[in-house]
Amino acid sequence: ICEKICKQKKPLRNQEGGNFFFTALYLHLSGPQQAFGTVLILCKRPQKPANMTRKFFVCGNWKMNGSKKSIGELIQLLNQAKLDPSVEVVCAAPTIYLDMTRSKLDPKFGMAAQNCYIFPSGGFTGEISPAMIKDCDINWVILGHSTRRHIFGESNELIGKKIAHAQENSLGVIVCIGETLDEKERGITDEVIFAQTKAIADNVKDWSKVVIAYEAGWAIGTGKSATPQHVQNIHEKVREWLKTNVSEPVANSVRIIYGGSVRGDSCRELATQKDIDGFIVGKGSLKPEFVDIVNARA
Ligand SMILES: O=C(CO)COP(=O)(O)O
Repeated sequence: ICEKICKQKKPLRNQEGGNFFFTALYLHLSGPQQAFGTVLILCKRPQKPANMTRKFFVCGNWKMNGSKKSIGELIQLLNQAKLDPSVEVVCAAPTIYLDMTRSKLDPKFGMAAQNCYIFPSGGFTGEISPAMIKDCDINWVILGHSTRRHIFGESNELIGKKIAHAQENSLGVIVCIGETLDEKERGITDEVIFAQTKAIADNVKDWSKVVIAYEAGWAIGTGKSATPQHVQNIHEKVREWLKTNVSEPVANSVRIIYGGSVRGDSCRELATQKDIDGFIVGKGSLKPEFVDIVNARA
């Protein structure tokens, strides 16, 4: 009826907040008996699916790669790239280049260190502390990467301590979990990732500053990503674990990203899975295809 009788109709006011909102229509009835009026309409706010409320997160993990020259070129490429503005992009440079990268990279990019230790300072040759990372205006740290677990022998316990100390210093943590090929073949993937997730949960104080990165250890650096179905299945299990053992709001809001040979051509299908909230990218983050990976959902 409104459609028929409104000569002029425009929303006057939207009352924001909650699951409902009011909108008002100003009516002007034409004809011999002219009339004006306002109709208030109660509307249900459309709810976004949970995965749409989690900001897509892409971390470029440069690992132990690059030189002043090549990193300078990569920074130039990133600063000039057309990137989906709704994506949070974080670059993890090697420690020695963190400060230089931070000073040249556009501030719209976040940055991460690739590791840190469990004390603010002291006689720990070769280590860096969260306080030092913050001092260089860097707000994230990657912890528990499969390299750290399997080459440098870091345990769930040590990674838990690192998470706790990083959080005491208000650093955001990108914490990696994932099974090796051997663990996959022994059929213990779930057991491994749940134990790793428990070590994270036992040490996190602020879940808003946590991103969980599932890395299929057997896909890292191989050029062959895990299938979208495999990754979705694992991410769903981790989210379910969080729901049971932490809380439903945390399970719904924490971002779970995938790593393991993510490439420009494999990222789109992965990005459509409902529990894949972004990527952690090794080799692909050093090349122009990183731009395609950031824009996977665009
Ligand atoms: O380990 C990774 C990211 O942290 C993945 O590395 P690749 O993308 O090179 O497989």
